[in-house]
Amino acid sequence: MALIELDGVSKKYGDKTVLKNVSLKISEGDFVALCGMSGGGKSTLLRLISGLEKADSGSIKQENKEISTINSDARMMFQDDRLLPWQTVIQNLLFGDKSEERIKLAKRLLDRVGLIDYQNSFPASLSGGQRQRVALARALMSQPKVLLLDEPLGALDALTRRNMQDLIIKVCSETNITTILVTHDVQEAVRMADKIWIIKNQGIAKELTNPERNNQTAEAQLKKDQLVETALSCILDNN
Ligand SMILES: Nc1ncnc2c1ncn2[C@@H]1O[C@H](COP(=O)(O)OP(=O)(O)OP(=O)(O)O)[C@@H](O)[C@H]1O
Repeated sequence: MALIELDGVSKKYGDKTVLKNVSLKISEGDFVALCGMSGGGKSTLLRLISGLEKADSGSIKQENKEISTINSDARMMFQDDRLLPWQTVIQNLLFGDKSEERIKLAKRLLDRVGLIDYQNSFPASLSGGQRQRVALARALMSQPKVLLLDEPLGALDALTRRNMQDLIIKVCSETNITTILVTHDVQEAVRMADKIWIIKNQGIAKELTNPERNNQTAEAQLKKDQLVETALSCILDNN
């Protein structure tokens, strides 16, 4: 059974149709990347799954239940970390609930993202990459089934971005969390995701699979390079 299922979903803003009759299925544990031209509707699709936006028609289900309000089993991470500057790192994770169990979970997650030594620091004293690590840990605090990543690495320098990609890959595979990543960067998509879907012409124009994602051999790398080319030519093709 699919964890997330969209059936005939359409979404307009004013007169502009952003998504038209989109149907898709995402299985538990999948890591899907959504790529495509700017304005193609990638973030809209994420917001529909998060319940932040409503579709005009069609159905959006998680575990066979219609997502009719905020999807409490999904968490989003954005390009900006959205941390509360007046709260420490651990307070940003706890969000007021200081029960022993929550503190334990928060510390475990901070350890997982390599920031346990910064638990009492304020966001302003952290680097951009460190703040995104906190944002990742915070997103995992509710132990969601689905992680929705809306260009979370877009503002990071190349090296920090690569480290964050590795961290997200590791955390997602350890927790088997179902992940949907919106990215402009096709290489990032191929590095991180098992499936790369190209959003174009108000829908999913192509579904590519990335069976070699975890394979580091030269032969696998060649296949991944070819996948990048296929994805790019699909995005850039005017048809
Ligand atoms: N709340 C809104 N009100 C009006 N128009 C919107 C709204 N949100 C998105 N749009 C429009 O819908 C289209 C799709 O936007 P969306 O952000 O989903 O695209 P995207 O593929 O994620 O783009 P980008 O890669 O630039 O982030 C754009 O033309 C955008 O201007």
